This record gives sequence, structure tokens and C-alpha cells, in this order.
Amino acid sequence: MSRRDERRRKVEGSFEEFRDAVAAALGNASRELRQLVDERARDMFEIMLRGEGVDRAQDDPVLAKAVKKNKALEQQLVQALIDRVAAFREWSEGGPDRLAALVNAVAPGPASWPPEAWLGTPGTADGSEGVPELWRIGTGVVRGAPEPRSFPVAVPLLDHSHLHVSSTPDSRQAADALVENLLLRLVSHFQPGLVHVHVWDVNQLTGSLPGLYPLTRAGLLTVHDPARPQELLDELSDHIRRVHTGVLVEGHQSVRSVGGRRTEPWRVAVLFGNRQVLKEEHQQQLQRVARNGLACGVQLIIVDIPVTVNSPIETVTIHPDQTATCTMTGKHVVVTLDPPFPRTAVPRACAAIADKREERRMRLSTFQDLLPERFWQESSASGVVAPVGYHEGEPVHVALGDTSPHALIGGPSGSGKTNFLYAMLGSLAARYHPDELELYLLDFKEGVSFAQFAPGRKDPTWLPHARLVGVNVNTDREFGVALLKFLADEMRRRADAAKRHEVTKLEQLREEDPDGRWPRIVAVIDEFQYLFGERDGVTAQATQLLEDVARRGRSQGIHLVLSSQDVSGIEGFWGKSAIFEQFTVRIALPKARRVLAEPQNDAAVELPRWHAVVNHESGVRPGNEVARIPDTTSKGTFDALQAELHRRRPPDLAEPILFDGSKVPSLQSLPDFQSLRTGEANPTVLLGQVIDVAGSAAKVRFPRTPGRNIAVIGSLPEDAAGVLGGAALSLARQREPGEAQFSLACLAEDAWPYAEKLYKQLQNAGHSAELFGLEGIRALLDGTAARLTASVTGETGAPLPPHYLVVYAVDAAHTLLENKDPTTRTSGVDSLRAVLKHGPENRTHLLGWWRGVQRLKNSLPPGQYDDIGAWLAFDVQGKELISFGPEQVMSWSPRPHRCLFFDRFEHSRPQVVIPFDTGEES
Ligand SMILES: Nc1ncnc2c1ncn2[C@@H]1O[C@H](COP(=O)(O)OP(=O)(O)OP(=O)(O)O)[C@@H](O)[C@H]1O
Repeated sequence: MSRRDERRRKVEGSFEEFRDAVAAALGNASRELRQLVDERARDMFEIMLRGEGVDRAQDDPVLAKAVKKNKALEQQLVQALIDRVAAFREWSEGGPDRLAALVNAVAPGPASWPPEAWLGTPGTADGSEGVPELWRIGTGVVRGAPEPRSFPVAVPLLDHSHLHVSSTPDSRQAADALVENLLLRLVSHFQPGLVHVHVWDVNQLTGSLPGLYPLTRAGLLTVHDPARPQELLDELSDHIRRVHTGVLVEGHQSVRSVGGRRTEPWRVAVLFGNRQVLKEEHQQQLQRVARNGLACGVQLIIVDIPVTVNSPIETVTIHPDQTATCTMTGKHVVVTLDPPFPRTAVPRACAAIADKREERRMRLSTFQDLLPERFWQESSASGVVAPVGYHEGEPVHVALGDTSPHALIGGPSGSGKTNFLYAMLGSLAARYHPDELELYLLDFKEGVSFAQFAPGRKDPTWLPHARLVGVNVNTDREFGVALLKFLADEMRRRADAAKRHEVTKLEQLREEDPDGRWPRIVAVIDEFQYLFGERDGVTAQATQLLEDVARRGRSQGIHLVLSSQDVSGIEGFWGKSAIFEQFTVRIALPKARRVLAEPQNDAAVELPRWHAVVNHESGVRPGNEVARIPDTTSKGTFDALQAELHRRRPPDLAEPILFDGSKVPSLQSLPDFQSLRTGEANPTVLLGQVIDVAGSAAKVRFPRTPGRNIAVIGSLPEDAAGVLGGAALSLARQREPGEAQFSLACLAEDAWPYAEKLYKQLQNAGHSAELFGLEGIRALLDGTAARLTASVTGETGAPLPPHYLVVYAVDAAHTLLENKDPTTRTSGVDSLRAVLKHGPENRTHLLGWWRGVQRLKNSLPPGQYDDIGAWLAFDVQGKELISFGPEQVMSWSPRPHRCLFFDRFEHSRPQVVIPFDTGEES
């Protein structure tokens, strides 16, 4: 072999080796590649199975072929199917049934049942038993469940969530049907009138939701102009504002939480768009309505309008294939929407609802309709609210709370103010327990319209909430002041308690002090203009107190209701913006002036008889609500309610205090008299009843100090005798028989019956009493003066026993007393002055009646009146009294059976006092 061949063979051998090596390497690589490809295919398949679902894998022909060819993939598919069954087991076993049961429970009746069960029968629910939480829209199946079982799909609406529906041009009809079905469910569930529907459709004036049209005639469906979405949005905004000021008293976050029967109808506004955004301003307003609406019962259903809202909203998206998905169930649930309800049944059902609504509207509501089904269920923690009348069959409410603290009622005589007050008070009293609400009722009218609330001879029942009833007080304006003063004191007491608990408002105080009794107080003053009737101290005091209570009462749960036939002339009221600004609740009866914000708001002018404008916005026009007020004063109305409430009253509840200006207070039944006891070193003298809320006595104490004598000034013996009798009998009650001497002297003929009666009363009580006429007065005074002188100069050892000289018409003896004793050169007047001067220190007190101021002065040392420490003046002009009392006496103008009382030791200002009826002789 040539060397050349040898080389060639080697080269070929090397190539062979190289080829073999390359072939081996390539074989390895391709095996690895095949392996990798297989692995990758399995991974991809797994991802597909898990991501897109096993159904997809089976349905896809390419994948199906691959699975058929590849054992590994087949195994993977089997495993995925097993896994799916395991994963769905819990759901498949009970999920759909549980969901169906849940929907059934929270969406009873028309909220979820098939239409055959209810469509055509108007609803009866009034919200008091709760509101369905969900409303059915169709059925759903879980996409990819091994055995697809359907379940009901429902969405939250009213109070909970708005609804957004989006569709495509192909599925818009389904969207219309969805909305119509939902609206039918809503209007059929509740009493006709509780759901009002508004429709605005950008595309058409009529045509959307034709089946619901019969509702329009009853005002339950309003179709709005496509060109003016503003109109609908404004209406909804107004409504929200009104609900906020009227129905949502402080603390209630939504109409829903006000409790009981739904008082505010829901407004469901459906807006149909065309998938284009609204104008910016409308968009913003819609967002505002969405934000604040739910709490006020405003529900939005927005169809095909792109909008984002910052409040709970559910979305239903309807696809071109007519299936839907919704946020309630998530994207894996395919929703088949309920078919439209039967075409002929829908308008018929709406007509039935409209008829029922009309029937309700035409119904003449009575006082009975104002009352709740069950009495005393409401809490007044955040305020009180009660229906007072009706507007088109629906109740109209008055609310008093922190945001609407006080009410002003106006209307000329006969317009129905008293009737209105009865409606309001009855409706409140039926809802709130006497522990939740107290009433203070004062009537300045000549009649006695509030007397009904207190026990009377004919009707012994009384209103358990009434703590004070004032009638016939038209001349006693002081009683108005007393009431306001009481309220101001109570307000301070509550503020102090709140401070102790480190809170500021009644509602918080009640939370902090759950065992405390903190009712809301409603104080009603009928014909309150009398209170400000004159330019005097009473008006000044009343104005000041009213301002105090009006401004600060709101947070302490004290509410004023002032009513008047003509509020326009009350300077003290209108002149003080700090006062009337607080009276945000205005109630105008027909032809009332100034109660509403005139001249813009003249709603009261046209108001028909027995109606009222109820306005919680200080009388501005948008706040007007017109209500027909039922008759509350004829037999079987308020009286029947009172009898029932009286029967239910807590057993330990005291009767209301009755202040009847026409009645003479009885000494013997006065608690201050009954509590007097013997053994008192410094006895208390009761002179009459002062004008205060507690009905307390006017008192003077008799310590052994100078000046403790009492003068009654006036021309009528009857008045004076009431005071002197009360004084003597109250002293007698504090002395054991025989312990004190009562010397009575009657120097005027017309006073004899009174003096004699008192004499017998004292004797009958076992006291040592004597009665003199003109002939005995000189000796009585001289003798008493002599004893006193002896005691003062220390001639007698033992202290003198208590001695009370009660002298009727002291001045009648003046001439007689002026005569001087020929031996001692002293006169009877001197003796009288000595008794007045030295008596009190020696437990000898003179209680005298003088028939005029000058006559009293004549009995005293010239210019020195200190010995008369306390006086009561009847028919004497204030200016005459100035030498005896402070400046305020100047404003006193006398009136029958009332006197001005001043005790220079105790008082800074005089008080008005009513003399007692001192009872019979026995
Ligand atoms: N809503 C009503 N329905 C039927 N009758 C009514 C109604 N309101 C008032 N009345 C009747 O009208 C009369 C006058 O009513 P009311 O006494 O309430 O008026 P007022 O404004 O208080 O008048 P005044 O100031 O003169 O007392 C009463 O006989 C009352 O029964």
C-alpha cells in the first residue's frame, strides 16, 4: 500500500470516528430535546387544564387528538377531572341549595318569588318588619362546575346599594327587561305609595318601561324629560336635603334606622343612557346623589351610563349572547336573567297598585291613623319624631332633635292650632314612654284647652307624660317665666351631669349613664305672645330665659314649642335673632303670618282648612310639606288615647302639677303646709302660693330678730284674710296647743266673718286664742307693749311665750289709738310702734292688714319702715311701694287676687303671690 493510500485510509478512519462521535452526540441531543418537548407539552397542558378548565381541553379538537396520542396527557386529564370533582364537592353537595335558601330567607315574597305568586296583588309591607336584603334577577351556574346546578341570583337594593347595568346594543332589551322586573318586584312588595319610580331615558320621552305606565296616574311613576336630566337630579337632591333636615334627626344615619313603619317613601330613579358619559355637571350631581342618596331612601338604577360612584353599587353586565355576569356573584358565574314577566300581567298589576294607592290617598285619615300599632316602643335618645297629619295618604312628620330643636306654630284664631298641638302631643305620647318624654304644657288662652291633660272632675285621667299643666294663666305671665326658669335650671342640671361624664350632649349622657333618667322635655306654650305682652320686668326676664333655653336647650334635650295666633307682633321674639334662629321647625296653619319665610314663602295663604305647612328648614319654601291634620278634639280621639295611656302609666308616676290661674290654692293641701311640724324654734309663716313650677308657698321665717312683722296692704278684706289666715294657721301648726298666744283683732266690719272663722279654726285646733273688736285693741296693744318693755328692761325674769297678734284693718283704729293716756302720756300708736319694734326679738310678731300704703306709713315712725320686714301688697300701684322695696316694685300693676310680696331679709326682687283658701272652720 502506498503511503498515499495509507494516509487516505487514516483520514477516512478519523472521519469515520468523527462521524460516529457526532452521531452519538446528535442522538443524545435529540433524545433530550424530545424529552424536553414532552415535558413542556405536559406543562402547557397542565396550565391549560388548570387555567381554562378541563371542559375546554376536552372541547378543543387539537388537544383532544394530542390526548388521544399521548398517554401522559391522558393521565393528566384524568387527574384534573378527579381534582375538579374533589374541589367542587362541597359546593356541588350543598352550595346551590344553601344559596337558594338564603335568597328565600332574605328576599321573601315579590323580592324573589316567581311572578305567578304575587304579580297583580298590591303589597302590604310597610317596612316595619324589615326590608328584603336581596332582589332576584335570574339564575346562575358556576362556569366549569362538574355538574352545573343552577341557583338564584339576587342583588342588594334599597338602602344598601345602587345598581349599574351595562349592556350592548344586542342585549339592551334584556337590560330593559331586567330593570322592569326589578321595579315590579319593588313596587309590588310594599304598600302602594312606599316606592316612587322616576325614569329618565336619554333617548326617548316615552317608550321605556311601557308596562309600568299605569303607575303614573297614581303619581308612583314619573317620566322625566330626556332633554333635562337636571330636573330629575334637582328633585332627588332636594329630597335628600329635606329628609336630612326633617326625618333624620341627629344620630340617625339613615331613614332605615329611624325604625318602625317606613316614614319616607323610597325614590327609585332609573337613568337609561346610550353608553356615552353625561355632561360634567350632571355627572357630578349624579355622584352626589349616589353618595348621599341611600341613607335617604334614594336608589339609583343606572343603565348604560359610564359613571364611577363613591358608594355601594352592584354591577350587572349583559353580554351580546344575553347571558350576564354581576359583581354579586363574580366572573365565574354565568347569570341567565329572568325572562320578562308576562306582557299582559304587568300593566294589570301596575293598574292594581295605582288603584290601591288612589284608594289610600283618598282615604280620610283619622287621629287613630297617627298612632303606632304598639305604644311606647321608640327611644328619644337622639330626638323625637311623630306623624301629625297626612299628605295624599302618607304621613307627614314633625321632628324635634339636636338639629331641629324648637318649633314655632302660627295661625289665626280658629285655624286649628290647638287641634294641631293635640295631634302632635298625642302622636308623640303614643310613641315614647313617659321615661323617654316629658311634657310641660302652658296655655295662655282664655279657654282651658290644656286642662284635658290634667286630672279633672269630669275626666279623672291624665296624660302620663305631662309633668306640668298650666291653664287660665293669661294674667299670670310670671308663670311663663317660672316655666322657662325651671327649664333653664333643668338645662344646667343636665349640662353639669354631662360635664361630670365628660360629654356634651344628652344622647351621649344617656349612653354614659344608662341607669339615669334623662327624658327629652317638650315644653309647649300656647298663645305665648302674652308672655311678651308688656314692656316690663316679666318680659325682660322671659326674653332672657327664652334666649338661654332656645340656644342651649337643644343639646340637653329640651325643646320648646311656641304657638301663637299672631307671631308677627312679638318684638321680644323677632328682635332677637339669637332666639328665633333656633326655631327651625315652623308650622303654619291657614293664613298664618310670618311663621314661614315671607314674602318668598306664602304657602300658608292658600292653605285649605284643617291643613298645615310643616317646615323643618326655618320656613324657606323648599322645606314646605303640606299636611292634612285630622280632627283630634272630638270625642273618641285624644281623650280615648289619654285614657288608654293613663291605664298603662307606671304605677309610681305622680300626677302632673296643675297650675290653674282661676283656682284659689288650698292651704291644707299644699305640701309646704303639710310638712310643717311643731317644735320649730324659728317658725315658718306661709302667706300664699308663689308662681313657680313646684307650686311652693311664699314664706317668711320668724327668728327672734327685729323687723319680723308682716304687713298686708290692700282694700279687700277677702284678699287680706287669705294671707293672714294662712299665716296664722301655719304658725299654729308649728306650736303645741297652749304653747303660743293668738290675739286676733278685727277693726273693720267687713272683715268680721274672716276674723271669726280664723278664731274658731285656732280654737278648734286647741290653741289659746282671743278675738277683740275696736274696743279691745288699745288694751291689747298697751298691754303687749308693757310686757315687752318689762322684758326688754329685764323686769320680768322668764322669757315671754310666743305671741302672735293678727290685726284686721289696723288703720281703722288710728284715730282711736292716737289718744294719749293721761297718766303715761303715751298713745296707742306709740304702743303699736313699740310692739312692732321690740316684739320680734321677744317672739311677739304682728301680722297686720292696712287698707293703704299711707295708712301703713301712719302706723310707723315717720320715715322709718324697718320694723315691717315683709309685706304683701294687693291693689296698690307699684310706685306707691317704692319706699318699702327695691326698684322692681315700680313695675307692679295690680290684678285681682294677686299680690306683690317682698321680704327685705330674704329677697332681692319681689314675687307675685296668690292668697290661700284657708278652708273650713273645723
Ligand atoms: N283638623 C281639623 N279637623 C276638624 N276640625 C278641626 C280641625 N282643626 C280644628 N278643628 C276645629 O276647629 C275649631 C277651632 O280649632 P282650634 O281650637 O284648634 O283652633 P285655634 O287655632 O287653637 O283657635 P283659637 O286660637 O281660637 O283657640 C275647633 O272646634 C276644632 O275642633
